[in-house]
Amino acid sequence: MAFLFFSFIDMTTALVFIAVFLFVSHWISTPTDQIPGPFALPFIGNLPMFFGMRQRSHIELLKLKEKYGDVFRVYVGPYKLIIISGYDNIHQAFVKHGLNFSHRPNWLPDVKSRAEIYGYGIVWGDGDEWRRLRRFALQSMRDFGVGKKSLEEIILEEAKLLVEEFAAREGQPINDVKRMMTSSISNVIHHVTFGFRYPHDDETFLRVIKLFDEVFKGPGPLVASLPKWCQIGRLKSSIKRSREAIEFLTEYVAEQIADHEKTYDGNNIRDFIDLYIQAQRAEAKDNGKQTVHHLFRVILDLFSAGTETTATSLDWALLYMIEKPEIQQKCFNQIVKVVGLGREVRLSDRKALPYVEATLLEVQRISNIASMSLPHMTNEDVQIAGYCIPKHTIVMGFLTTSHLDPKYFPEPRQFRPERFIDDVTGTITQHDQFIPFSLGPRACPGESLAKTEMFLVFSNLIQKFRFSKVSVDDVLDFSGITGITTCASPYRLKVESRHE
Ligand code: HEM
Repeated sequence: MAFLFFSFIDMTTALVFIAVFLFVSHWISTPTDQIPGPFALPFIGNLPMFFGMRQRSHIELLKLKEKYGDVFRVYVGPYKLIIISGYDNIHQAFVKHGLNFSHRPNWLPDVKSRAEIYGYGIVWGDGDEWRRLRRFALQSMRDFGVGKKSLEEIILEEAKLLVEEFAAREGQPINDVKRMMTSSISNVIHHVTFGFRYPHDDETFLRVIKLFDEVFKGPGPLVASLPKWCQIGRLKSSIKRSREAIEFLTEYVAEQIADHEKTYDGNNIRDFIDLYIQAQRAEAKDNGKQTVHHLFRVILDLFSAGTETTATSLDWALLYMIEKPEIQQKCFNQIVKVVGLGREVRLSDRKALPYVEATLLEVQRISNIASMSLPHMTNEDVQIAGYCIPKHTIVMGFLTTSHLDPKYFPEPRQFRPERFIDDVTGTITQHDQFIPFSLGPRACPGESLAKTEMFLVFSNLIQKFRFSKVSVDDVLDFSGITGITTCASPYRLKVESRHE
């Protein structure tokens, strides 16, 4: 019968029939939860819209928020995603209903397939295991010092080498600030986790950095989990590149762990891996349980979440400094007044350098490197801003919307460090609505490390150099490029030493 039917109609009619059938079936099957959002096609959802956004989705999604309001939905292929905007709503979801929203959609095929081998780690973990790993990582980061050097010393050593690298390139246009920042920040994580650092021109190191960059510029797990038939063209090749990068990095981490297993000495804890081995052996002794595979994931989490984010923020910071030489000069003047030129800037100087700190806070507020939180998942139905968010829905907090809200940050597109300084006391003012590290139980555990790195690297560079555009005619682009983080578009600068 079906054969007979199709033999009587031409191709166009058949296609129109199929399209109408798919549309109606999708319309019927779409739950009427009233959450507004752009029209979505059956099966592929809003993918054509996302493909059209290219690397500007951090800007285009703001337009959707303007159109549909503080709670809207999009379909990433078959996956429904609810985006929550505005400080009050994000706070209500991630803090007030924090336990309900603190799950991750770790059933996504891309996450699940890798987790079967390496575990879910911190970023994708849930429940007790996630809590345990997160606590362990936080405690270890707090304790550094674990090995021979304090965290401050490790970062200062990197800042010093970065200063030398900039000094060696004085007078030449520099167009790889991001690469330089990534090398330094990656070395801090190397030092903390593996107990050693690399010279910036080491081949393995350069490859590792390039591959992390690949992972960050690549599609996130939601997109990488799309069904095979959606993964076409450039998306297919970028998913493939990202997977190959993760495979190489996993092997790289595995080698470091194997080396540590061989040389482990319980009386001489050198770094994060040693701490972990110690904890694991104690655990195995207590209950005979082995959790070796989690170590891969946790270290990958720290590298991937902890390198690109901080390096990207520092890259944005120098971009703003060459656009705003008067602000750079004010930072320099405060450093000269408080620290002088005779010694490096240290963590203990931070309180006395509020303008420098406010400048970094303003860089974070305006650049929004994490424009969204990572994907969360609800565990129960919950009301947010008058909408029912159903159980097991993927939700993301649109953090940028808090930072660009003129109610909290007047003239939000203006770069103005003073908004973080109290008029009367001259000290840093805390704004609840400043949420670059997100909120609630899933908020970034690396906040303190990231802030320490940004402060020490930035202030020591500003103390030593004047940064400026290579040519006064250089037009700088502040719109950003979307990846997992929002990166600054490539730019060039020159440095002049402040010291004779
Ligand atoms: C400027 C730098 C950084 C920014 C802006 C940043 C921002 C964020 C954001 C927005 C999240 C998602 C939170 C959510 O889903 O609600 C996150 C998660 C995370 N970050 Fe960061 N981060 C930075 C640096 C770091 C560093 C240095 C580390 C560690 C070395 C780190 C480790 C993590 C981890 C492990 C998670 C997952 C937490 C969990 O799922 O429980 N981050 N970060």
